[in-house]
Amino acid sequence: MKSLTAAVNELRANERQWQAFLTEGHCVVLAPPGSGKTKLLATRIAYDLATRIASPHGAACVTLTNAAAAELRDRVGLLGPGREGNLFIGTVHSFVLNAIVLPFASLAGRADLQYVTIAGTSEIDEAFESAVRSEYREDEKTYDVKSTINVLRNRLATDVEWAKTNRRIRAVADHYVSNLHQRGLIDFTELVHIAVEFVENHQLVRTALMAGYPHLYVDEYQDLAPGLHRLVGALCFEQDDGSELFAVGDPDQAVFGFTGAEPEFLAELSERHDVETVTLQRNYRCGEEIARMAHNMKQSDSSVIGNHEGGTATVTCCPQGFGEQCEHAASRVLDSSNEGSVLQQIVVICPTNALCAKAADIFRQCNIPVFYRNAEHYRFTEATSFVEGCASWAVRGRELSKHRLGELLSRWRGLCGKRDQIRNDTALTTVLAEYAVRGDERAHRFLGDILDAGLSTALKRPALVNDAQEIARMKSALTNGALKELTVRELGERSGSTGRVEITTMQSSKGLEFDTVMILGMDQKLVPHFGSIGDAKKMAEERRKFYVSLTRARNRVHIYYSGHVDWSKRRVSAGPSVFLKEIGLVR
Ligand SMILES: Nc1ncnc2c1ncn2[C@@H]1O[C@H](COP(=O)(O)OP(=O)(O)OP(=O)(O)O)[C@@H](O)[C@H]1O
Repeated sequence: MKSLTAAVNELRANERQWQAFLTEGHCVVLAPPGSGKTKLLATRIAYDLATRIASPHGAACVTLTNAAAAELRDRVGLLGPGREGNLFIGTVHSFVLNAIVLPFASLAGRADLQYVTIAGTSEIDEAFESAVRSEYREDEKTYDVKSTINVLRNRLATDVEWAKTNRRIRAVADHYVSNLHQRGLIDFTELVHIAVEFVENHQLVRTALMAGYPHLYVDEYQDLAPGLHRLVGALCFEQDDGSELFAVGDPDQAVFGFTGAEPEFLAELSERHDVETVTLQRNYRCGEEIARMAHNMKQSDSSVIGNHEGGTATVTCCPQGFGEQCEHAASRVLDSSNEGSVLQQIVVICPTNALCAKAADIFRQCNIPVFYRNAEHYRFTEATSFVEGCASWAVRGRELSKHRLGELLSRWRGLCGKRDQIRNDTALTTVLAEYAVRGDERAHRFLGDILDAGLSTALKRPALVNDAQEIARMKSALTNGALKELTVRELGERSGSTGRVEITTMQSSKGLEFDTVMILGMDQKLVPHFGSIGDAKKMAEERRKFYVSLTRARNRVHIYYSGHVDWSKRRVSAGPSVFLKEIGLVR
């Protein structure tokens, strides 16, 4: 409890954070970058669990990504006594599946859903492709059909909204869903629809759910799918049962519009008379100069106070193209490393995954260790990050890996469930002990041994369907794909970014914090993308992505552009990004 007391005292020193911490009833915290919303959220959850939520009641916290859930779990774990049993922290998909659909399927008259099979990426692609072909000829352009359908389905569009789009698009959407059903499958978007239906139409489901989790916390509200907004409405505002919502977010950092998310939902929530809204102001992260520059990109009018002086931003033109930008950035990294800077305090942010991969190659050629998590190989989920963490602990030990055996075993039990706990624990620790001297072996063997130790059985649980898909992708990348040469030691190194420069996209830079931020590819028609220019809504989203990237920096920002973009052998010269003019870095 000592660390919780210290964390609470830190909030006390900031008037707005303290005000938010003390709220009773529904609360929305509008929090600009670096203003401590994650810290506030973690402290509030740990404090509520320790003092306000009596067992068997619990708390549920919905996050944007698996990585954010893992980070929050760690932070709450460090602050509070173990209350894993009645604390849920996970993504919207995990929440609807594990907290709503699976437990309440029978109560809502859909017992069939207790044994639901979730479609994998390849099954989704096949079902979609066949649906498109049922409506469109091969020679017709269909590039926006999928994105339109995704946004409308995620928004739980009404018939009137569907009617505003092309009739054939609706027909493809219907075909797609029935293609999946014919194979006994369902996708996550439909699960969200079902969860909303359960909660909105079944009083008993609402009551039982809120009895289990009377305290609902939501992180990054502005980016969460619209289905969650409907769930929050039904759970927290349609019944007077003492439930409490504590939501944090920032409309200026909304960058997931392609999923149908809209920053307006957060504004709508904060304007309710039964919600107390607190706006944080102090940016603890960015030097004042960077905070001032970023302020020009903000769309909301709330003011931000920098917490420390200084902060520098430079812009460099590399007329030879993106490769030259990478080489320049790499030589800057080598210089600052020679002067004593720590590599993990530097991030390189690129507009696309393809450019990240290119930057990673060039940095490696310059002998700079990089940490780039290419989602094309496998995504970050609880299970994939657990396997990486185990590899790290086995080969590098507690000190270097920053993982504790107790933490890994607790995550292992979370994955495997309570059955056969002693057998599973023994099997895992045996594998970990064996690999202490086998760090140079190929990583696919290690994954195979962890699967045999019990992970394979655990992944058959419907609740872990997402993890099962990503572990399958991990296995294929390690066995005969792009990562087949990876050793156990290298697999472990992926579990943390120590000693390496991180390379990431603008979207994935969310929530991160570094001394130095290098933003590459700031060329007009790339950022903003040519498809967004002229569309106010898309432009606003692109501006926010740049705003998020800029505000990851504590002390230094280095921005690069070439003045042109190369599109499949065609060079388009459109000068530097218009956003560089908006922040006053180029004229
Ligand atoms: N009251 C406080 N006193 C001292 N430091 C604080 C306080 N609140 C936050 N910080 C520090 O400010 C930094 C940013 O905090 P945090 O990561 O919680 O911000 P955030 O609002 O989640 O940022 P973003 O939205 O940009 O990801 C962290 O280093 C954190 O420790």
